[in-house]
Amino acid sequence: MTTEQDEYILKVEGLGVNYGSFEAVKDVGFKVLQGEIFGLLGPNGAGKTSTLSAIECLVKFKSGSILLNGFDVQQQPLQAKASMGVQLQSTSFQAELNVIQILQLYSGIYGVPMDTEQVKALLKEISLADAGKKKFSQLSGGQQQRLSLVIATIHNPKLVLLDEPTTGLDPQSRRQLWERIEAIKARGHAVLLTTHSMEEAEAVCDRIAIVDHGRVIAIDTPQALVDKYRDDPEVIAASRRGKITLEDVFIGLTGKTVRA
Ligand SMILES: Nc1ncnc2c1ncn2[C@@H]1O[C@H](COP(=O)(O)OP(=O)(O)OP(=O)(O)O)[C@@H](O)[C@H]1O
Repeated sequence: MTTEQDEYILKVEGLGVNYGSFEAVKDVGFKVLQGEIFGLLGPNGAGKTSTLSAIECLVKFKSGSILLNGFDVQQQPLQAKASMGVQLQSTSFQAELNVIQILQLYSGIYGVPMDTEQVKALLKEISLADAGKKKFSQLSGGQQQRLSLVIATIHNPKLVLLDEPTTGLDPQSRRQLWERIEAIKARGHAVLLTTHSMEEAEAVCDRIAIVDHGRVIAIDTPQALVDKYRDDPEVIAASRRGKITLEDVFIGLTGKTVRA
């Protein structure tokens, strides 16, 4: 018998995050199901990164609850953290280490130590076989993203969190990263990512939540959102070539005003 708990890996309910008196996240709630790629979309400043930071136990939240793999992230942060893989930013990597050393360091930290042969095999798998002796800063953007993605999944986490994983990548690197994200899903992990790319949301996300001003304003599959809002006057007004797209729905729901 499956229970509701078996079906979702992450449940965020009524989340509120403040920075001083400023309410960055007011009421965010969604579930990420086992083996699902879930996207958080929203204009600049909507509260996506703050939501991810709360899940990652990086910021304390003011209200609501977050359950990850059955663990309350505030009450059981160690167990919750062990269940998640986070894509580190480039500044997180030790400047003096080369790629092989970085992989050995993180595999040790995550309790899955690898010898040099295993590291080399892994590098080959992510098309970095010739880059083992390079420093992180000497890798291209696409290579950096591939390496940080593989580090995020090194300990076989239930949920992988990716904050704008493909920003700044060329179309080839972006496609390759999409395939890698899909491969993570195929191995049974769930993925929660943020993106500003509607194309990315449609190409890889099973479901998305649109966040604005710290609240979830719509949640469903990309196609279901287009179908649901295609007759909305604001969405029709946002459409450019007669055909309603996910971006039209996004603009229709969040408005045309550019955020600071
Ligand atoms: N450490 C902080 N201190 C104060 N305010 C912050 C802090 N981090 C974020 N904010 C503010 O909280 C709001 C939400 O920011 P957040 O980074 O979560 O948004 P976002 O949806 O990820 O935006 P973007 O798409 O631009 O990355 C913004 O108004 C931002 O300026």
